[in-house]
Amino acid sequence: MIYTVTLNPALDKEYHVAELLSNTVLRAASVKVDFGGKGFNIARMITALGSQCAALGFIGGHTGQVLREGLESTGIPTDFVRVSEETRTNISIVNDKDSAYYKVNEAGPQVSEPEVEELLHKVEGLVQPDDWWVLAGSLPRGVPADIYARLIALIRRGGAWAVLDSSGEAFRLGCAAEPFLVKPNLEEIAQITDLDVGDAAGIHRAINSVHKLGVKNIILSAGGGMSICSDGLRVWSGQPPKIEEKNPTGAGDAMLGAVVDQLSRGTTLPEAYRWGLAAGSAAAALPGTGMPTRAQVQALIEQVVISEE
Ligand SMILES: Nc1ncnc2c1ncn2[C@@H]1O[C@H](COP(=O)(O)OP(=O)(O)OP(=O)(O)O)[C@@H](O)[C@H]1O
Ligand SMILES: O=P(O)(O)OC[C@@]1(O)O[C@H](CO)[C@@H](O)[C@@H]1O
Repeated sequence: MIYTVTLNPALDKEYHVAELLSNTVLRAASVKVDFGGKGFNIARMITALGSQCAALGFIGGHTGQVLREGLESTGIPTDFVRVSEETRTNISIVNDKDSAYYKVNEAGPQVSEPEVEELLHKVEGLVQPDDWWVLAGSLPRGVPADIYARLIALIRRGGAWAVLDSSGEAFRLGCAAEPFLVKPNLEEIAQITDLDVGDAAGIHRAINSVHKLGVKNIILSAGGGMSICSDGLRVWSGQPPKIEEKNPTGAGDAMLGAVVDQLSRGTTLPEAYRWGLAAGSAAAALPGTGMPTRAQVQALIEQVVISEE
């Protein structure tokens, strides 16, 4: 079984406007709504690939209810901690004139200490040996920065596999709790290592530094650019397929979802990485925070170029 934990979910709204002008009322030509937040996207990707995946996390208010119903209607079982404040809504605006996109993320609700304890208790009660747990996204207000580290400790103690994708201090502390796999992008790895990742040498230094924090496997994504996968002994670089980008929001989640789906089926890391690159690119070619179908991912697999360094 695969579980995802999304502490700060979001109803993602994408507006298309003919031209992004200031000091005027913009009329949206179209609106797309997705059940987002990194872990929810990962759950949607894993489910689309045919594996069983349950979604956990904090949800609140009407927006939380919309997310719950949306996920459940796509066949994803949920087991949430309900919080008293409203779940956030995040906005993408796509300027049709030049296809540039602008993304605004809310901070999210204030979460109380008992709500945090309820989540930890829930996870502790569910962990079974050899299950996969994917923890992803930012923290809402009130959640301590060591939450991922504490969750990873619980998951590892229960004999399950912990996978992490976050940012800032929560990500750095989580890495030190020795997860099996992390998937930073360039900005996130620079943040957690305090290193300049402007060239290949800097990127390799940053990857080594994340291994030294305690992480076993690292997949570094870089949008349409060359990505790196390292298990600490072997390093692969991967060129994603060329696609016509629509909205790359969630591409990293599609990538991580596909990697975890493959690993949970017993696939090797480089083969899982290949699926991840194809899934990320398939997602970047979709509008909004769209997750591709299995067929859309498979259509790109052959175009992924992976080489061992
Ligand atoms: N423009 C693009 N062209 C081809 N592939 C892309 C493009 N953008 C993203 N991808 C694919 O998606 C993967 C993840 O992308 P990216 O590095 O943007 O993730 P991310 O920053 O974690 O995204 P998010 O946080 O929105 O989920 C890349 O490794 C690549 O396979
Ligand atoms: O604010 P966070 O938690 O870092 O990111 C949230 C978010 O931008 O990430 C997903 C794409 O990866 C979106 O569904 C969502 O809006």
